[in-house]
Amino acid sequence: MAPSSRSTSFPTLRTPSGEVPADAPRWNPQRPSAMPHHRYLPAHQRVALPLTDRTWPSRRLERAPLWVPVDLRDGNQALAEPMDSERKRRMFDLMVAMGFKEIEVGYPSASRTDFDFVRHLADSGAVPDDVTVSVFTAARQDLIDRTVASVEGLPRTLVHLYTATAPTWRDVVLGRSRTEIHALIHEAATHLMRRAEQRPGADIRFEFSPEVFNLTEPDFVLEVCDSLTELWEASPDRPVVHNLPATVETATPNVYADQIEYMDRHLARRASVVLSVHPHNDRGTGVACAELAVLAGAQRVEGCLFGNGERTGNVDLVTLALNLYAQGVNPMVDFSDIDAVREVVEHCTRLPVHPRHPYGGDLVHTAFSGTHQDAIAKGLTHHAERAAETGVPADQAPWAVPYLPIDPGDIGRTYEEVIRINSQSGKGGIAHLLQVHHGLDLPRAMRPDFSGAVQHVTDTTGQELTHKELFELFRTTYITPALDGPVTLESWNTAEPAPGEHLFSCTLRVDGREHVCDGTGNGPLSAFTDALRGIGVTVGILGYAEHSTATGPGSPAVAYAECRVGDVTRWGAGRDTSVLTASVHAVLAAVNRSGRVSS
Ligand SMILES: CC(=O)SCCNC(=O)CCNC(=O)[C@H](O)C(C)(C)COP(=O)(O)OP(=O)(O)OC[C@H]1O[C@@H](n2cnc3c(N)ncnc32)[C@H](O)[C@@H]1OP(=O)(O)O
Ligand SMILES: CC(C)C(=O)C(=O)O
Repeated sequence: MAPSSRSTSFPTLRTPSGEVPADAPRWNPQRPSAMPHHRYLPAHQRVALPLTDRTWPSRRLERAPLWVPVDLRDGNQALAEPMDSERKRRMFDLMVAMGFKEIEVGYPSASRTDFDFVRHLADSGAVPDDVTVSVFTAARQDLIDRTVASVEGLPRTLVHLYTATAPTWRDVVLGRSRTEIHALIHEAATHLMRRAEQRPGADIRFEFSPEVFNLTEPDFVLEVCDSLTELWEASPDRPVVHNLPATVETATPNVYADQIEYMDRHLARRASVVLSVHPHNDRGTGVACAELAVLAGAQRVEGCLFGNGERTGNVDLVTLALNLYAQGVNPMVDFSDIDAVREVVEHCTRLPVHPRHPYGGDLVHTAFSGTHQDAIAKGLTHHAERAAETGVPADQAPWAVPYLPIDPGDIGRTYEEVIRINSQSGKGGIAHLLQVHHGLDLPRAMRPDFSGAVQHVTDTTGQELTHKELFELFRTTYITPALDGPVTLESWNTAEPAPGEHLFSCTLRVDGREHVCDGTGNGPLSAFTDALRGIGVTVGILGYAEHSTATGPGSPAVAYAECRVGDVTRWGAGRDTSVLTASVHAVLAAVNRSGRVSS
């Protein structure tokens, strides 16, 4: 870290070797903070909050607002490498395919690429009949002219005009008073209207954003917005969009909701206004701001897919839409293949989506931890059973699986990624993976034993085990000892000379020496354990289970045996198309794992 010139720099708490010196200052909550928090004003001192009788907290989200992706404008202006036309077109086609009905496609006066892209949309017929494109411009006549020129020939457009209205921006950036800013906006809006009038037949509507609405005096916002509603002759059939951005998020989401409810109640000719919001995410609460704003009366939300955008981003439309979906509300956009959406967004923005990103991140449907895996495995089984009982297809049945807010299958994810194994995992998840991927239904009593073997590996390597590696570990731990342990079966056969009377004859090889042994019992396995006495091994079978791994003839069976061999207890397993062979191998594997065989 560069040395600080401030006297309030952090005390050195550790020596270079990492020890804490005896005289080092300790953190003390009574001590004034080394960080000058007094420089920042709380929200209520930055802007008046006129609403006290708010009603939004008791409302519910029951339908989706109009989502308007602004990835091609606000998202694009925040990229180190703004999108070229190929990337813009891919993003646009994605949005159309997902079902967005209004799409902000650029800032045509900002660059040739943006202008040409709008022209490309106009000339190529890429805009479906039910989609409106929106273009963005500052309140400057030359920029407005270029913007209107760009949309020539497009069937429906929304021209989005903006000017900063908040005090700091008025004073510091634009150097104009409230009255002067209002005049500037009015002049630009009039110019825009005149230009649009010169395009008879073109369906051009208007949107206005008082930039940094959330820090602007509410009465000034109303004054400006109401005058534009009137100027643009908005009506219920041709409403104006008033978009109220939290350009820089500065307060808790309830404050934004109060501001939006106030506007919802006080905007003039409300039926002729579409109330829109445009939250950013500086405090990490953009999604909450948008959701509360919709409760408070917003009808339209501008944002970006996966939350790209200036600084910490625009509000994330993926999270917003899927949050609604998870509440049983139709999000009105299609996320049934979220990975395909993510792939296009990552290609176009050249930014990776974080693995923990809500809904779309690589890891968000994955549990590594044992108790979560156990609950998910039980939940998935319960879900499948309940669906089968009620006759409803599993992908339509009500969802109540612990730790999974939505069915990953609904957004094109598979169950394969739901449970992954590392040192934090437990027996439930391990058993689930062996069952789902390899058809092994481990007896409950065996699960802790295998979990111990898995834990040993994951603790030693510190790494994750794939389901294939898990199966391989199971195989080498429990199955192969029957084939390569100290005792091997060279040949064997069984007979049942009378009902309930079984004979087992075999040649066993122990340390290179062959032993011919016979045994009797009330079943083939007890006859086999009797035969094992011939090499001096005492075996008691404590637990046994078997099942086939698939349906149909020729599918392998798996047998599991828990055996007491001398003074130790061990599990073994066998896998063969013959159940009898599988069970004999399971017992032999347990014997070989016991370490109690001597020739
Ligand atoms: C919150 C938002 O996202 S707003 C959108 C921001 N997006 C972008 O800026 C991306 C595209 N922008 C651009 O390509 C350029 O900035 C242009 C073409 C629009 C303008 O470029 P330039 O003429 O070089 O001006 P510059 O980029 O320095 O912008 C600053 C000027 O714009 C003025 N300005 C800022 N906002 C507005 C506005 N809404 N209406 C009118 N003028 C404005 C400033 O006062 C300043 O004017 P000054 O030079 O007289 O002091
Ligand atoms: C809507 C516009 C002005 C915007 O991008 C913002 O305020 O963040």
